[in-house]
Amino acid sequence: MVNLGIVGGTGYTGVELLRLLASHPEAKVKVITSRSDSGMLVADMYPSLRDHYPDLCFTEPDAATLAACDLVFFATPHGVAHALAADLLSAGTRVVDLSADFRLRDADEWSRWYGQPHGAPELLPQAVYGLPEVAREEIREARLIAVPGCYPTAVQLALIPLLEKKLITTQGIIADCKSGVSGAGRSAKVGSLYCETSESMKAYSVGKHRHHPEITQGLSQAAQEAVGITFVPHLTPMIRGIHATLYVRLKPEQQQLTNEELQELFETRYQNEPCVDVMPWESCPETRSVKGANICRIALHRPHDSDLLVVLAVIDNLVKGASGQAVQNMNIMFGLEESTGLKFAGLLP
Ligand SMILES: NC(=O)C1=CN([C@@H]2O[C@H](COP(=O)(O)OP(=O)(O)OC[C@H]3O[C@@H](n4cnc5c(N)ncnc54)[C@H](OP(=O)(O)O)[C@@H]3O)[C@@H](O)[C@H]2O)C=CC1
Ligand SMILES: CC(=O)N[C@@H](CCC(=O)OP(=O)(O)O)C(=O)O
Repeated sequence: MVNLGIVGGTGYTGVELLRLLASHPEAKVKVITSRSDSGMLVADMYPSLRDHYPDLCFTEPDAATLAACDLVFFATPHGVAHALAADLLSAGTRVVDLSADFRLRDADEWSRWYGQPHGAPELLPQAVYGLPEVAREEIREARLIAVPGCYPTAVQLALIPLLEKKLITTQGIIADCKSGVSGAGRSAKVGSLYCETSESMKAYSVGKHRHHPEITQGLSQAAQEAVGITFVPHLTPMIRGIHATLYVRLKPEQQQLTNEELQELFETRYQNEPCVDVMPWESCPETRSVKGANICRIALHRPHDSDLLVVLAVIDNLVKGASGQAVQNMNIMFGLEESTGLKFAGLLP
């Protein structure tokens, strides 16, 4: 049994961890923290989890209590894991951080995008970027995991097969992405109010979103050269889900590739991946089909049989984009079957 701590248990990704771990046969949540709701029973805040966590109570975050766990998830805003991870790691506790604290390899770049000094640059050499489809072997040995962001997960899974084989032009890629409102977290913000979001859609942080360097870092690693991408996120009137539409150009010398060959490339790349579903050619995956499930569905299109490829990818931002991917990492770290406790069927057909 793996004994777990969750820092930030009252947020959207924190409760999603609780939901997924409730049916995990090898995991037990021992500690769950909240500063504002310390003392409250989980069962009182989340009635649907009453049967699974009858006695578990939110407590103040405390390094000594958390260090008694085998692994601690950080489901907190950026900066929190910076402050606590070193103490936990030196006590032998593994850390899986859902925030962006350890995602960028360069501390100075992190500081530029996040507007504050990096709080634990000395830990960066041991941090593993936890995208299992790319780094499974490193994850097995890791003590500190940076769980990829929601948009970066969808964009990278959609483009990696093409970049690894050097089939597309690495400059001028367009990532047109939409997110549900839960991506903004559970804390009160005018921009997340029902009246502001329920019948409206808007782009935001055009060309300057903090996921830009993370996406570029991952794609450039896959391509083994610098990738140039324009990433435009949008807020859409749904609770969960990321829909990514990627526009890429085949290199001139690759334009003879047939649609069947492109489809086969994706199917082969992901044939042993339990959390990626390559759909039939010209499918249009819906976010509802991944709701609650730790899966990324991908489909390919080639309008007018030209050099333009359109890759579509959908995930649930709270599952494959955060908590599900975190549990997937935990399973790999503890030598468990990778999909243990993860519901692939999802909540909707
Ligand atoms: N929502 C999403 O779709 C995704 C989120 N993420 C990332 O996961 C992390 C959590 O996101 P989300 O669940 O949406 O956030 P929420 O705002 O919903 O929840 C944040 C949680 O952290 C706790 N918290 C806040 N400040 C501190 C602090 N200084 N010390 C300890 N605990 C603190 C809060 O409880 P309290 O204040 O009571 O302590 C709360 O439980 C973020 O870094 C986010 O960027 C990643 C991918 C997707
Ligand atoms: C809709 C919305 O606001 N989404 C969030 C991204 C999700 C998130 O929490 O970011 P991390 O993956 O970096 O942790 C945003 O754009 O800031």
